[in-house]
Amino acid sequence: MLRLTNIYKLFNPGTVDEKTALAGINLQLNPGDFVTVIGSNGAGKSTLMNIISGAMRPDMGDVLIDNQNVTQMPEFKRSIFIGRVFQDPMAGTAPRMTIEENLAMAYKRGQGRGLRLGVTRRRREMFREQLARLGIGLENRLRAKVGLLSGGERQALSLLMATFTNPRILLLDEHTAALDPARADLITRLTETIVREQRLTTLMVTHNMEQAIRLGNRLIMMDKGRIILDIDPDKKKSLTVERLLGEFEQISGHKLSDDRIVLG
Ligand SMILES: Nc1ncnc2c1ncn2[C@@H]1O[C@H](COP(=O)(O)OP(=O)(O)OP(=O)(O)O)[C@@H](O)[C@H]1O
Repeated sequence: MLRLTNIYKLFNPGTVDEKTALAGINLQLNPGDFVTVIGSNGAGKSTLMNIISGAMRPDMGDVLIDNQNVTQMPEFKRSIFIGRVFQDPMAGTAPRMTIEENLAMAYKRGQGRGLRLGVTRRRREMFREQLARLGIGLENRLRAKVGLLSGGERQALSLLMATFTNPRILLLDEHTAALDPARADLITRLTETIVREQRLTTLMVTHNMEQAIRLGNRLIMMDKGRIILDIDPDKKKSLTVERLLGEFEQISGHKLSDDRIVLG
């Protein structure tokens, strides 16, 4: 499904600010894998997501999706089969456009070229059905401007837009971190449901240790540009936050230094 081989990324090479963000990442996701990612500040988590989405190119190594080498493919082309939700609720949607226009845009992306942006009656009904799945009443507000929605509502819409064309890979980049606990909870539940129902292959960066353990079937830990531990489904089931932090310390030789850490 997704395969990363020997990925390296260096920022500002040859200057005093030189920084190795990724130092030889190898990772394989199998169809339906839901992998949570934790790590210290600056471990390379966002850079990894950027390289998978095509927002950045690696200096070395390859990104393969369904055995196709997409390393040099630009982001807009990859967006046909990669869905992504960012931390910032403002990032995934166009505020001046209505809910249905935003959905039409996301729908068009999934269908490739040639489709008009217009919203036909049939498509409107489909959008209404999809919005109803979120369970927060957005199906009755199709013509509301997205800029008027709350952060939680926008993030729910972003999640729907990223997933309703069934992407091959779903990237969740701390997508609940900017929300208050109740809204973060809602988005987490929606994520679980959508990923399960559509069997989406998912990679989720989180600072919430309890969430990292509870969600998904695999957990990877990153430190200094490397994956230092990949916890399989069997081991993950019996994991606790204490054990997780203990393992991190033992392997990396230092405590998990994450200024946004939430223990659960
Ligand atoms: N555009 C950039 N230019 C220069 N350095 C960068 C850039 N992006 C990231 N870095 C550096 O690369 C390293 C990895 O950064 P990255 O944002 O991927 O880490 P992260 O694990 O997502 O961190 P955090 O948990 O703090 O968000 C860090 O040292 C960071 O300062």
